[in-house]
Amino acid sequence: MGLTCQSCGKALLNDKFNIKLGNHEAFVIALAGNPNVGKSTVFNALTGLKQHTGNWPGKTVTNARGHYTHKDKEFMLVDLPGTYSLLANSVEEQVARDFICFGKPNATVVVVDATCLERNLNLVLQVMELTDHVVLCVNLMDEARRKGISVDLDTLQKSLGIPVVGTTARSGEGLTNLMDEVHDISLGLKITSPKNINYSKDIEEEIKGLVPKLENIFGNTLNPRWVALRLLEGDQTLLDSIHQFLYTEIYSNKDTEVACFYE
Ligand SMILES: Nc1nc2c(ncn2[C@@H]2O[C@H](COP(=O)(O)OP(=O)(O)OP(=O)(O)O)[C@@H](O)[C@H]2O)c(=O)[nH]1
Ligand SMILES: [Mg+2]
Repeated sequence: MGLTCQSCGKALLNDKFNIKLGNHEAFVIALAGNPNVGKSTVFNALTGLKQHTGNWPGKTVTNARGHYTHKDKEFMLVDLPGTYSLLANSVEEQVARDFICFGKPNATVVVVDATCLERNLNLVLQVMELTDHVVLCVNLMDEARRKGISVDLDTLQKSLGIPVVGTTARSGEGLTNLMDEVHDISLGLKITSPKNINYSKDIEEEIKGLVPKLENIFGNTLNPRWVALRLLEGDQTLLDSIHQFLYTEIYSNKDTEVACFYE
């Protein structure tokens, strides 16, 4: 038995993230990335002046939302705080993690800096572990060209197993391609297959043991492999967020199983 839609999807966006979908048909798109890679520039270029800002509920971190229309479909873009990881070491990381994990956006765009890909890809791999619905936006392509750096977008796409788009958000270059990819992922017209990171044999064994138990508790609501990894790390913040976002349903349906993870 999984969770009901009372506690997930659009009702949860409204209740827990204070995000109201004006048009109930709008697709929700999260914009993630390291600090200073051009997320807000992408956000502003796509949404123009049609944006709302506030704080994430209970947090001092800014929450910006805006709409755009592409191919007759409406998209709500949510600009997440800049983070280097999703390991919830800071309020910003926790907000970004919780939104991707529990807000269930239709797609997550990870914006990276084309001039320092290596540092940025850490976050990309973490988002890919959490969700299949990812598009990689390699921004600052003009800066990369200026520095003589060439980025092989095709190879990157094949290696990661997700759509990759090169952009110069400041001038608008590549943004139509980005909207095309987001459209296709959100409507299920393109299925991605993000490459899994394989961990050492003992960790993989532990994951194998935990996944069926987690599937039994969470159904399709949370990615069981990702939750298993967090449990193995002893990430208390995820348990707190599960408690905060999914508490009622899980406790009414599955109290014994979840309780054991809290002990
Ligand atoms: N040359 C160039 N500069 C860009 C591009 N995109 C953004 N910038 C500049 O990069 C700087 C940072 O852009 P932001 O959009 O604020 O970056 P951000 O990721 O939202 O930053 P945080 O919210 O602080 O994490 C700004 O000065 C932008 O004008 C681009 O494609 N090319
Ligand atoms: Mg910003």
